[in-house]
Amino acid sequence: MAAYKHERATGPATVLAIGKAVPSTAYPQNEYPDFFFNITNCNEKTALKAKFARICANSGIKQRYFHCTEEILKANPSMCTYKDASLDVRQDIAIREVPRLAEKAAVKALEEWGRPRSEISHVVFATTSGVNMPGADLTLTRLLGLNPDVNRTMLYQQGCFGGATVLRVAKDLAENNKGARVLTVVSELTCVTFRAPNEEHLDNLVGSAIFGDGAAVLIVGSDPVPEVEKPQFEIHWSGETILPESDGAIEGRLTEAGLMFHLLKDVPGLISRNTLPIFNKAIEVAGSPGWNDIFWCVHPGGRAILDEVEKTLQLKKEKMLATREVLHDYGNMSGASVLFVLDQMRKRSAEMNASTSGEGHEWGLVVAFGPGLTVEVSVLKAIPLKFA
Ligand SMILES: CC(=O)CC(=O)SCCNC(=O)CCNC(=O)[C@H](O)C(C)(C)COP(=O)(O)OP(=O)(O)OC[C@H]1O[C@@H](n2cnc3c(N)ncnc32)[C@H](O)[C@@H]1OP(=O)(O)O
Repeated sequence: MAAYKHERATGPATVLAIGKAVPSTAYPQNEYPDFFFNITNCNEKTALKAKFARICANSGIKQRYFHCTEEILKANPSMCTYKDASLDVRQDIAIREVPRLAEKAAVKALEEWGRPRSEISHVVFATTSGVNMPGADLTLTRLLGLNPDVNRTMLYQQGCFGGATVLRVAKDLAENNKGARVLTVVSELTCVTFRAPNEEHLDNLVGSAIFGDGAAVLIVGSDPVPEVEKPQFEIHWSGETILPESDGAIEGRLTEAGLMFHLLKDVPGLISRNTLPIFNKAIEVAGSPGWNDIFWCVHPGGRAILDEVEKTLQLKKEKMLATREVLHDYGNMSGASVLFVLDQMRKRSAEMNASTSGEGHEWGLVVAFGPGLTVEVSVLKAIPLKFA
């Protein structure tokens, strides 16, 4: 009998490049209440509109990007009601546009990586926006002209923790397959959740005030080729947990009217009260430095969540700046958000002439949360920056 033979990588998985993309139209948050209540024909709901405007003003968001412009929404009036059957039109948009937005981000990541596309060995793709067979992973493979033998993994409906899930899966693939280069993708569009405001569904109103569109692509691989590949972060540990007493706290149900979101008001409290055990477990990998002695890339789920986590861990204000900057500039792009934060982290670090890609720290945490409530955490080691 032939002996089992499988070559694994030597070193930890590393992030070799990051690309990101958003649709071309930006919607200023201060103008959004007028746009939203006009396009949904709800201007007579003055109290609800005033509440929505208050939520928008307190969201910490300056603008969001949407594929569904006024023109697209007017052409698809069923999307502008609260609950009319509209799954088909939403699916038509998502199936076409989710891979296209991912392609825009992937082209940037591939350019930064600088190696031939034929050397991409795996694709891991997560989206909460639409479902299809074959999936968005296959469409993206075709759009990019990747090798048809590329090994694909498609993850639908992870919700906002998808950005950390793809990191965990890419790490396992890169470390367990010598020479693997994993195109690691999240692409999200609000065309599946956009709907008219309703007094009986205030958590949907909150979602309408914070969610936006975006795609992020990372190239992940172990044992970077010296002088050719430039690692940005090493991934040393990844894991996830289901938070206690959190059943139903974040839910999404795919219905004839699209994806219906439900958020309990206590989501910020549930997260801040219950995440310490997984943070402690993760950071042991790094020798348990203090919470203010590491860098933080947190899913910008909502301003109140960031405030609560900051308060509970007694984080200094600057620890959450990369996260808050992404919230400010793009809103909550579900699974793509935390990968935008990773990009922001390395850019901030370079701009501030920090000694590492983690604002001068050696270790950091990537934290994402979503339906479950599930919390996903990765422990990253930052890379020394040359100019420091
Ligand atoms: C999709 C995924 O898988 C993962 C995700 O990211 S899911 C999204 C997770 N994000 C959240 O849950 C949002 C957390 N909340 C926040 O960040 C803040 O509440 C906010 C920025 C939206 C608004 O900020 P604020 O105005 O200072 O907060 P707050 O006073 O709490 O809320 C404003 C109003 O909305 C209501 N509200 C807030 N959250 C609500 C909820 N989940 N359900 C119903 N009502 C809610 C409040 O009761 C309040 O109403 P009143 O004005 O009548 O008192």
